[in-house]
Amino acid sequence: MSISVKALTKHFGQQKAVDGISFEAKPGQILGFLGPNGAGKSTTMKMLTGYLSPSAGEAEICGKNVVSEPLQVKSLIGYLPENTPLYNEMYVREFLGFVGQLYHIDDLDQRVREVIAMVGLGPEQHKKIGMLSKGYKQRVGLAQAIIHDPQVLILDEPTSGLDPNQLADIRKLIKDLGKNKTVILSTHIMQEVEALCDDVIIISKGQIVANATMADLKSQNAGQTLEEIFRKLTS
Ligand SMILES: Nc1ncnc2c1ncn2[C@@H]1O[C@H](COP(=O)(O)OP(=O)(O)OP(=O)(O)O)[C@@H](O)[C@H]1O
Repeated sequence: MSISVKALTKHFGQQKAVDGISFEAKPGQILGFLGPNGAGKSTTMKMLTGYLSPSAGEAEICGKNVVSEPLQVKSLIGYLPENTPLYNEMYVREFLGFVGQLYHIDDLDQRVREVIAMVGLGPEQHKKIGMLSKGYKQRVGLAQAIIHDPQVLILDEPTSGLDPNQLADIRKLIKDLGKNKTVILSTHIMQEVEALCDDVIIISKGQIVANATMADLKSQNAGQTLEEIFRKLTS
């Protein structure tokens, strides 16, 4: 298993934002992580990437514990946080070179050229990040997440706010990346889950209310759309 989560919990004061969740994810699969606003998706992702420490429970990435082996975990994970925080004053190539240095990548110039081509940043590669449109900023975010060729990709709402053309391009890229990596992605777009995901977890109030393959979820709720299933399980 490339992701293994057991009874993972996060409290913020009195609030249990994530309440004892357990799940696994395998390579070559895209796992859709769904839930209403405030359900605990981003908090879970932040614990998997080591940005937040769990209050209880544990998580392993490719057998490495996120708390006791944080550096190994960071080398195995690519993370695109919600709202794609980036250094707006840096140029695209400069930023990707900077990120690549943090990962000690050999032949960095070549790798920067590769990821620029992979995410379709070619025409914008000489601009400052702050000058880019939202869709191209998102591509920079994805490029920084994959530059070290991680085995696991954690993408927090990777397509929010994109126009239909950008959306299709980014989805295709995620689908391609998912062939060889383990991808967890959160989204509120049900159509995107149907288009991209092999497996689905639905989380509500910090707890898992569904964990199944896309096909099983559909057959267990025959005749219902994913949106109807989501609303039934989370309202
Ligand atoms: N640093 C924090 N301090 C206090 N409460 C927090 C903190 N981060 C998140 N929370 C709370 O934890 C709960 C879960 O938040 P989280 O961001 O994980 O939800 P989400 O499922 O990602 O939501 P969305 O779909 O809106 O992005 C929310 O009630 C949120 O207010």
